[in-house]
Order: sequence, then structure tokens, then C-alpha cells
Amino acid sequence: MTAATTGPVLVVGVGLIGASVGLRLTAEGVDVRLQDPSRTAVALARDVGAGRSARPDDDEPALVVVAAPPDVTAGVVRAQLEAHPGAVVTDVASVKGHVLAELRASGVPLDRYVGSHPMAGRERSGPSAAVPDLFLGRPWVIAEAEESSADAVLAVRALAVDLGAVPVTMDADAHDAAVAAVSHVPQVVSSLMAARLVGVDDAALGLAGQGLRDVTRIAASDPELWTSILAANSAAVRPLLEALRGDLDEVIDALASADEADGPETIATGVLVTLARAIAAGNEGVARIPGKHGGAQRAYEEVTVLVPDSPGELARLLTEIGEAGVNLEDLRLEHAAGRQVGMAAISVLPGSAARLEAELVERGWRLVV
Ligand SMILES: NC(=O)C1=CN([C@@H]2O[C@H](COP(=O)(O)OP(=O)(O)OC[C@H]3O[C@@H](n4cnc5c(N)ncnc54)[C@H](O)[C@@H]3O)[C@@H](O)[C@H]2O)C=CC1
Ligand SMILES: O=C(O)C(=O)Cc1ccc(O)cc1
Repeated sequence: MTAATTGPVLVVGVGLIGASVGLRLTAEGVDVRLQDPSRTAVALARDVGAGRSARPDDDEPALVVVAAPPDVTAGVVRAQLEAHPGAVVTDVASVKGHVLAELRASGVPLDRYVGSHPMAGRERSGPSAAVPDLFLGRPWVIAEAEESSADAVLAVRALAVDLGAVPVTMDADAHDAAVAAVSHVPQVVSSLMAARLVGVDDAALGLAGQGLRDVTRIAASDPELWTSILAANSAAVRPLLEALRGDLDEVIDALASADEADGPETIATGVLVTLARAIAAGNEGVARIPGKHGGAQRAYEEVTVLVPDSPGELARLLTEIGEAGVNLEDLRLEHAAGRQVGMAAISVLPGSAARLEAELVERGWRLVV
């Protein structure tokens, strides 16, 4: 066993996140027990290999991981602190300030409690969507409170590391402001955008490309979970949405002026620059998103290859890129609706694209140029 987490670990709430924690810890040889008000969820989590059902006569857990919906998390954490007086208790709820405030108000001693939040998820929920590598390389926020003991903090950091994540220390309020900007507001924007597609006719949707897919990917998320997250982080999310509404109003006003004009020359002064600034500000923002290894985003070169839609073709392409001695930095697949071919956009280090293109053409691949 290589894990620093020795267990036993009790996972309370065995949906996507809880069962993913259990899967990885079980694979590391840790004794994991599963508990959930849904007996089906427990049985399913057990079946996928996340651990075994908790029993009333179990010995005491060393660590309890609460992975229940955010609105019930504080109550469940409190019950676990009281039920297991020797255990460290953490929770993984997406909002931290609300949970901590509720726990403080309850008066329960918090030395054995350390809130946390893995920045990893999927659009699907429940134990059947669990995967052991969900947290690999992802940030895991450790939102220690003033009351948290050093030992408890160490145990939760060790858990994050054992799950392959990268622990990041932040206090609860800073965490909530950060996730409002990088996770919660993007969810609202994506959902609202996707909702606008409901009335769009099929012919128009057939023209959709990767741009629309990129903007709406997370709109497939679970409505119940996100209702709970947004309600619990309303104080941090609302001002950002108000600022966004201001930006939208500026763009709408500019478009209204452009609409009234007969051509670019007659558009009122300042209108076009408003539009250009909106897009340029987006360029500036997107350049700030860290790249795949967490550092500043790198400018990769991209080679786009047509891949026949038949078994083994993508694997053959990847093998041949390796044989060409070029390191694949990233891979994006695009599917053209109704066509028997896909497009693989291969990101490579600057300076490598021309060589890779030549190698692939020589091997008979068709490139999109
Ligand atoms: N889904 C995601 O992408 C991420 C979710 N989180 C957080 O993880 C937590 C769990 O989310 P998911 O696993 O996605 O949800 P899920 O819906 O897959 O699973 C939640 C589980 O909690 C159980 N549950 C409900 N009430 C409970 C209670 N009172 N006590 C114990 N268990 C209870 C449910 O029966 C269900 O099995 C949430 O707090 C969420 O904010 C954190 C990071 C990412
Ligand atoms: O937001 C993201 O980028 C995700 O990867 C999914 C996610 C959803 C909810 C969370 O609390 C944390 C992460």
C-alpha cells in the first residue's frame, strides 16, 4: 500500500464524487466503508468497486469524507463529528463559507473538521459515473478553518494527494469568490446560452460547429446539484452576474445603434469600438486561463487530420504521431454531423507542426489546412 491515508475511511454520500473517492482509495488498498440514505446508491457504489457497505458494528473510521449535496452538508458533517469522536471529518461540497458558517452556528467543536473541494467533476452524477482517476492532476482546495487542528489538516491534504490531486490552501470566503468566477458563473452562462437553442430549428442546429459545443458543454450538468450550489454561493455569484449584465447591456446598446445606421460610416462614434473592446477583453481573459500543466497557457501549433470513422483509425494516427517522434500536447476530436469522418486537432510544440504534417502526408493521412 502506497497511500498515506491508512483508513478506515467512511464515505458518506456515495454519488459521483463519493464513489470516485472510494474507488481510488480501495485501489490503493485502503479499507473504505460506504454510507448513503439511498440503499441503491450504496449497493451500486459497492458494485463498481468503491468499498463495502458500512455496518453498525464497524470499528471507528479514522477519516470521514462527506460527499452529500451542499445544502445538507453542514448537518451531515456535524452528525459525523458527533458519531465518530476520534475521526477527522472533511466534506467536498462546492461551496465552503455557507457550510462553515452553519457549522459554527451549531456550536459543534471544529478542531477535527477541515472543509475541502476537489476541482474535478463530470456532467453525470451518481455512483455509476464514478471513475478512480477523476481527481488526477486537479486542484483540491483545503479550506482549513481557524479551529482546524494541524493533524486534521494534514490528514485531508494526504487524502487529496492519495487521490492524485494537488492540494491548494484557501480560506472559505476566498474559495467561494474564486469558484464563483471560474466555475459557478460559467455554469450559468453556459446553461442560459444552451437554453436559447431550444427554439432554434434543426436546419440551423445542423450548422453548429465546435464553437457552440465549447460554450455549451457544461450545460448538460445536473439541475438539482447546481440549484443547490448557486443558492449556497449567491453572495459571490450575484455581483459577477450583475457585472456581466452591464457588459451585455453595452453590447446590446451598441448593436441597437449599429442597427439604426445605413452603413459603417454612419454608425455613431464609439459604437464599433465598444464591440471591438468586448471581443478584445475576451481575448485578454481567455489568455489568462492556465495551460494543461497549470502554468501560463502555451501557444501550441495545431495540425488537423481527417480520421475515417472506422475502428482503430484514431489509434493508428496516434501511434504514427509517436513514430514520427513528435510529442502530442493535446488532442481535440470534432465530428461532422452525418459524415463518415472525424477531425483530430493535434496540438504540438511550436516548430513541430510542419515536420508532423510532412510525416503524416507521407503516410497517407489527409490534413485540413
Ligand atoms: N459533481 C461535481 O462535478 C462536483 C461535485 N462536488 C460536490 O460533491 C458533493 C456531491 O456531489 P455529487 O457526487 O456530484 O452528487 P451525486 O448526486 O452524484 O451524489 C450525492 C449523493 O449524496 C447522497 N445524499 C443525499 N442526501 C444525503 C444525506 N443527507 N446524507 C448523506 N448522503 C446524502 C445522495 O443519495 C447521493 O448518493 C456536492 O456537495 C457537490 O457540491 C464537488 C466537486 C465536483
Ligand atoms: O467547473 C469545472 O471546471 C469542472 O470541472 C466541474 C466542477 C463542477 C463542480 C465543482 O464543484 C467542481 C468542478
